[in-house]
Amino acid sequence: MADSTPSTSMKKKLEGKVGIITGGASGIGEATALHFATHGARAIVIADIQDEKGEKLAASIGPGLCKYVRCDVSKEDQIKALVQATIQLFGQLDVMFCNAGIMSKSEQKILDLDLDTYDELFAINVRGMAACVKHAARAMVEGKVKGSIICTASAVVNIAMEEYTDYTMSKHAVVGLVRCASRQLGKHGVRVNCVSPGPLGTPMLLDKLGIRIDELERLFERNFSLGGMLKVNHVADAVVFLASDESEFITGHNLAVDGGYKD
Ligand SMILES: NC(=O)c1ccc[n+]([C@@H]2O[C@H](COP(=O)([O-])OP(=O)(O)OC[C@H]3O[C@@H](n4cnc5c(N)ncnc54)[C@H](O)[C@@H]3O)[C@@H](O)[C@H]2O)c1
Repeated sequence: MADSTPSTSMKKKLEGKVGIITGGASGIGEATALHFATHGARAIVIADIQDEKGEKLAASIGPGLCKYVRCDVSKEDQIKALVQATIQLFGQLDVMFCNAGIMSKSEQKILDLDLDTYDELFAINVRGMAACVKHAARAMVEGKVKGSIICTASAVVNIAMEEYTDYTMSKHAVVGLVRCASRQLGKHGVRVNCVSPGPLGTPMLLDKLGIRIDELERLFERNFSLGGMLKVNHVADAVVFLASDESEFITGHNLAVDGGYKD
């Protein structure tokens, strides 16, 4: 008979775990940092380029629990240093949430695709993501940690967009990265998954569209099968699940967090 003893429900989901969150100063990353603290993480490292916001968030979570480290994910040496600093400070790395990303700077339709802008976006959304997975995975393999790596893709991996070609391509690349890395790292007990959120009211999208959050909610309310609006906490809940031992046999998965988003 199957063992139905609840294994993790009696303790906090991330008890004892050390996690890094890139793009952790704002939006999805900020909500996830707060969730990691609620769920008992031993240490949380917020990595971002927004120093003031990152420092303030780390202080609000608690200096003994959370630390802000400046890290531009388009620079591999900074990612390597971030992972090394985390291990020096906290002994190991259990969870890497590779979340930092940017939107297309202009419409980026194929007939007018600006390839310099494309390169800038790919340096963060694709190259940066790959470097984060690489250095987190190295630390986990070397430290013999059965870690969890989670990347942020997007609902755009399941739909074609009228614009933002480079952004859409970059998020497809994230899914490819997750699938390859999960296959290669499975033998080390390291899991790699991604979350694909639908549109939500973070600075990234609000600034891009130049609208307020209530306007964004009205714009998208018919797109969610469940009605209502996607919130950062919905995404953070999914990340906590993938970071925790509750998902111990899940890898290579792209978890849509989009309320059944439809065009
Ligand atoms: N907002 C949405 O509708 C939406 C939907 C699907 C996926 N996403 C993805 O979610 C992730 C988080 O975005 P968000 O919506 O929370 O936006 P956000 O702008 O609130 O947060 C993004 C964070 O990434 C940081 N960042 C940007 N460039 C960086 C770099 N080079 N190095 C380190 N940090 C950097 C920013 O400073 C910011 O704090 C992104 O990967 C984004 O593509 C967002």
